[in-house]
This record gives sequence, C-alpha cells and structure tokens, in this order.
Amino acid sequence: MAKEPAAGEVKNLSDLVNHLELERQANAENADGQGAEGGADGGVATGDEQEDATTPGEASLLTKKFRTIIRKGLVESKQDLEIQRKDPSSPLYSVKSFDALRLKSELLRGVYAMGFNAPSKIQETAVPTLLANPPPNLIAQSQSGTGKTAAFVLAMLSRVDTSLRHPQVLCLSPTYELAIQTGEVAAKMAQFCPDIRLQFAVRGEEIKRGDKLTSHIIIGTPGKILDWGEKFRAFDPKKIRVFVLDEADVMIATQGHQDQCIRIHRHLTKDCQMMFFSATYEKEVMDFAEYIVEDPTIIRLKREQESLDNITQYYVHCRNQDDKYQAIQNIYGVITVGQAIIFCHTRKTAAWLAGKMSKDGHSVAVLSGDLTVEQRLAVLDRFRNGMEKVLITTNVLSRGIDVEQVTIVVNFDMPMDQTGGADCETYLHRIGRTGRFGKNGIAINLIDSEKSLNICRTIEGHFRKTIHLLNAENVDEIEKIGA
Ligand SMILES: Nc1ncnc2c1ncn2[C@@H]1O[C@H](COP(=O)(O)OP(=O)(O)OP(=O)(O)O)[C@@H](O)[C@H]1O
Repeated sequence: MAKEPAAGEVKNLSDLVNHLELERQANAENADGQGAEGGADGGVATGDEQEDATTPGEASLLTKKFRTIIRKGLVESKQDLEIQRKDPSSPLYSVKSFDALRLKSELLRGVYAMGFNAPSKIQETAVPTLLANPPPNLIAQSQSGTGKTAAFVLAMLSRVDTSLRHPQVLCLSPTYELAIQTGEVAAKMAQFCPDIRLQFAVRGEEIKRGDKLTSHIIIGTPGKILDWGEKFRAFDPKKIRVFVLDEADVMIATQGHQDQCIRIHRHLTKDCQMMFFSATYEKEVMDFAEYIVEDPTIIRLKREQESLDNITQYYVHCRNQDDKYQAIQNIYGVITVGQAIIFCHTRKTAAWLAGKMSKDGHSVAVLSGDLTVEQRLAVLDRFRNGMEKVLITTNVLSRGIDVEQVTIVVNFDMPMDQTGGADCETYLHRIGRTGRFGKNGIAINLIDSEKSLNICRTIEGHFRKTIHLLNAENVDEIEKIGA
C-alpha cells in the first residue's frame, strides 16, 4: 500500500474543521492575495489557458439559474435539495439527451459507442453545471448505480487542454480497483479523443525521481498521488485545473484518506475546480465537504430510501450458519440466478461458504482483503466476464464496483458498525451492487439471531422500505421472487 502521511493530532471532523479554520485565519493574516496555503510559489494557472470544451451558452445559463435555486435552498433551510427532473419549473427540465449537454463531438461519439442513449439525472444535472464557466465547485450525491462515474469523467475529459503536456486533472478513488474501473470508463469515453492521455497512480505504477508526468489526467489512490506530487514532484499541483473525489464520503470520513486528500487539496490553487461525488453523505461529512470546497454548488438527487426502489428486499429466518447455507441452496434450486454477490462479515466465513458452494457445484470466486490488489482485480475481471457466477466477499467490495449483471445480493451476515449496531450506509452500498442503472435487483438478508434481526429492523426503519419475510423452505414463495 502507498505510504500514509503522519496523521497529525486531529481526531474527528469537527476538530479538523476547527484546526483548518485556525490555519486559514493564520494564513489570511500572512498571505496577502496569495491564494491557498501550502505552496511556496504562486504559479497559478491563468484563465488564458481555458480550453474551448465548455459551453457558455445554454449550460452556463442553466447553471446560473440552478445555482440560485440551490443557494436559496441552502440559505433558507440548509436542507437537502431535491431536484425533480419531472418538474417543469426546474431549469434542468429541458435537458434530455447527451446532445443537449453540448459535449465535444468526440466525447459524444464515445458516449454513444458505450451504448449510452440518454443521460441519467445526475449526468444531465451535473455535467452542464461542471462545464460552466467560471468552473463551479460541485458536491454531488446520487444513488448507487446511477452513472456518477460517467458524469465526472465527462467533465474531466472536457476540461483537458491537450495542447499542454502536463497533468491537469487529479481523480482520487479510495481503492485500487475503483481507480482502475474509473480509468477504464475514462479510456472508453475518450476513445475518439486520441490526444487525451491518462495515467494511473496506483500501487504497481512506479516513477523515478526527476520524472515529470506528461499525461493530462491522473487517476489513482490518494497516497500514491500525494507521493508523486509531494515527494517526487512529478507534477505541479498549481497546474491542476480539476480535482475529483470519487466516493467522497469515505475519502472524508476515513482518517488516512482524509489526511492525504487534505494535503493534496492544500497544494492546489484556489481556482482549481472541485468535484466531489458520492452515493451517500452523512451530515457531518457533508458539513466538512462544504467547508473545504469553496462556494460549492450542491446537487442531491433523491433521498437514500428511494434508491432502493428497484431493489426488492427480503429476509430469511435461519437457525444457524448451516441453515443460512441451506437457504442459499434452496434459492438456487428454484430460481435462475444470473450473478450474485454474497457478503460475509469475516474472511473465515467467506472461505467456509466458498468451500461449501464450490463443493456443491457452484462456480465461486472469493474476494477478500488478504488478496493482493492485482489478485483482487483479476478476480473481479473474471466475475465481470461471467467466468464465475457467485462472488463471495467481505466489505472490501461494498462500494462503487460495477458489475451490470448482478441480480442478487445476499447478506450472509448483516452489515454492522463498530459497536455492533446496524451499518445502514454499508447496507445501501452493498445492495447497490445490484439494481444498477434502473435494472431490477433482489437483496436477501439471512437472519440467524436476535441481533441480526434487530439490525435488519433498524435498516428497514432507516430507509422506510419494507424488507419482506421470505420462507426459504417454500418453493412457491421462492419462485415469486424470481418473477
Ligand atoms: N447514460 C447511461 N446510459 C446507460 N448506462 C449507463 C449510463 N450511465 C452509466 N451507465 C451504466 O450504469 C452503470 C452504473 O454506473 P456507475 O458505476 O457510474 O454508477 P455510480 O453512480 O458511480 O454508482 P456507485 O455509487 O455504486 O459507485 C454502469 O454499468 C454504467 O456503464
């Protein structure tokens, strides 16, 4: 793994906000008109270099209006802003096709070549916002599987000026796999833009001291990007025009990532465009994001519970672990399962389950934290290509990973937080591995104790979505879920 910087003495987000506020005040006293702290020399990219990819016309008008609405929402209530695509009074109402997003023609070709016909809500709202000038900062939230990756990738690619031969975009992902997945999406979208150059900054990618990167976009994990920027000085952070945080909530809430992201952020100039994307934001995390992102536009599409609309959730009463296994067997015996992901609490359970399922003739892969990142990627690739039908994993996989054909997610063990209570956010991310992009999905929770039943009930209450009881010994009942 990439090295983590010294974490410092900051313990939590509120401490950190206070800490940064003090720093900011100190800097304001010292630095007169120098921009953000942290860098010795100015070197701020000027607006002269602005590429021509953006669309001042419709997009910026739209955005202005849109931003005003958001501001109002924030000032008046500080509550979530819901954007209703169906609401004719919404300034976003008229944007219906990718053509209307006024992307460069090469990018448009890339989008269509990927089989995308129409943008999703997050795409049609975020892309025009991100392409406006001057580039606004954005904090965006939209449910799992709704196409956030394409939204920020399109914006990243649009912002690149290929006449310049240095990194202009940093895209940070929490894990190796996600960085690779994002890079793959970017490469596909940019397939008709041969001049745009992408580079991964992940484990396994090595550079030498003195190397200067010439790629336009760097996609990687925070530790590696920080290393390349701070230690190797392989790129000039002052020339970065776009900074993307994917899975922004985990980046902010996880201590190691948070420290690294903040350190990278500090080296950037004030006019670097910030793009934060996530499916979920706890309030504290959102407060923090709003704090570090100057003057952000905030898009929140739908509330969490609605993201479960196309996923039918069940729970099955089981007596013990063997009984849970039997429930899975029964389900497989009755309905045709495309591909499934099964989440276990520990590696040990994952290995046990994999052994049993393999013995019973299932093609099973296991993805857990003890594999090297390369091995994990290989497992995922095989699963994506349909070589295995069942992927058994722990929480390592709950976020972001996109396998279109997953029809069932099974919680062999319910997601728990550190105190043993329900981890609703992880639940949402886990079951969001199915039901991607409007497809239907099924989530099955195997319950073998009072404690796991309580977790299930808490999750049901939290999302206000019924989790139906399923009798896994009743063939008729099982048949119905497959319908
Ligand atoms: N406009 C579109 N038309 C059709 N399919 C799309 C479109 N946009 C994205 N997709 C597909 O939808 C799936 C989900 O997209 P993506 O992984 O970007 O979702 P996400 O919002 O980032 O999810 P998560 O929060 O889980 O990371 C992908 O398979 C992607 O190829």
